[in-house]
Amino acid sequence: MVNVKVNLEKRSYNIHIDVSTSNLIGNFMQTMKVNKKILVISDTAVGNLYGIQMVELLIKDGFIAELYCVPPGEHSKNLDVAMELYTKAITLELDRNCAIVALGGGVIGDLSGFVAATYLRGVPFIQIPTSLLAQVDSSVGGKVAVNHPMGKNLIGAFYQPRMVLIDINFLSTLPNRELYTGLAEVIKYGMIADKKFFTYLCDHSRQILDKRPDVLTEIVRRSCEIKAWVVEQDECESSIRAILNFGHTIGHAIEADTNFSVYNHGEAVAIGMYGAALISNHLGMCSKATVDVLKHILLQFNLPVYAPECGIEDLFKLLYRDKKVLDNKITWVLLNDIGEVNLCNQVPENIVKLALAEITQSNTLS
Ligand SMILES: NC(=O)c1ccc[n+]([C@@H]2O[C@H](COP(=O)([O-])OP(=O)(O)OC[C@H]3O[C@@H](n4cnc5c(N)ncnc54)[C@H](O)[C@@H]3O)[C@@H](O)[C@H]2O)c1
Ligand SMILES: O=C(O)C(=O)C[C@@H](O)[C@H](O)[C@H](O)COP(=O)(O)O
Ligand SMILES: [Zn+2]
Repeated sequence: MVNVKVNLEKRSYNIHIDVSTSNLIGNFMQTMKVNKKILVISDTAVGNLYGIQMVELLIKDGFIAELYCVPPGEHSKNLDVAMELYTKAITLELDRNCAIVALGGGVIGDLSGFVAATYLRGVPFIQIPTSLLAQVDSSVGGKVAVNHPMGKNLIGAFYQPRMVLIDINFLSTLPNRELYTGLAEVIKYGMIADKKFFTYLCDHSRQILDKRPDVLTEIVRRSCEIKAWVVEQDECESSIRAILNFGHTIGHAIEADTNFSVYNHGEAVAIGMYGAALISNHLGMCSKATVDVLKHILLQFNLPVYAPECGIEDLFKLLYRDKKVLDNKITWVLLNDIGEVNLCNQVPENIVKLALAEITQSNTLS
């Protein structure tokens, strides 16, 4: 078993990574010192695959566990569904020492974490991520949120889980499109912090796409390590944590502009990373060769780099809903080289629009 620790003083926790870790759920929960009653939240797809078995394992180990499933997909990440979950928690009479377990992808992790952070002003929260994206990113670091129709993750909190339990076996049933979406965030780590890791991804692309468990374990481990290293320095994103948002300023605008229905999160981030790289190149921060290397790996992992459905002006307006906007200025995460980024809030409007024209493949610039 591989363990990565997230050191955050009283809020520190372990990420346990291996094949078959989820079989040990009962043992792990016993170390959490929580009450016997547990609410396991999942979506119907993951719930059918793994939820019932997870609840049975917990019951076998003496817990009183109940599974509650919501429809799969980004459209479940909202306040109405959160309200359903509060009602379930109240009906089950969960008290402050009862745990909420998120079993699913990033939607389930963000939604359940938001409910755990706010129900009774906070109850113990455990992440059991089942998608690659959730294993490498959303289950770690404590950003929990729901969407508002006007923008992504606009209602949320920083609320750390007590433990993250990663079972690589879950990835065997993950649809290919969801594998690729997770790879977008994995590529992000190489781009922002670790050129050697980026090279590892290029060199092992075949094994990654073939879902070789040892290679998947390695990319999950290194991604969690990089995320933990960033979050430990800046838990609530007042400085360096913003680098984890590379590609997200444009990515979130694309998701909102297409009503969360055309691109999933990783795909939108892939286009956003390419857009941010183009901006960096236009500002003279990185070479065209660096932009091309990024584009090449995104395409190799079957990710998009263009969003022809979006318009330049619509995207431009949506950029200002980014949480990194201060005093009406966007803080951009830009590229110096593979493995090295900088934060910049002085990007001229025409440079941003030039990049938006390129990613929307539009010739009409106003
Ligand atoms: N909190 C954070 O730091 C953070 C980081 C990155 C992304 N996110 C959020 O995460 C969400 C995206 O997460 P996601 O890509 O996991 O989406 P998701 O939760 O919608 O899961 C994608 C799809 O895969 C299915 N699935 C998940 N695991 C499976 C498995 N093992 N086998 C078969 N099917 C499986 C789900 O049912 C769903 O249909 C977005 O809302 C994004 O904003 C949050
Ligand atoms: O953990 C972080 O910090 C991130 O930015 C990780 C992102 O991959 C993730 O999509 C996050 O939810 C984006 O957060 P937001 O603050 O831009 O909504
Ligand atoms: Zn993301």
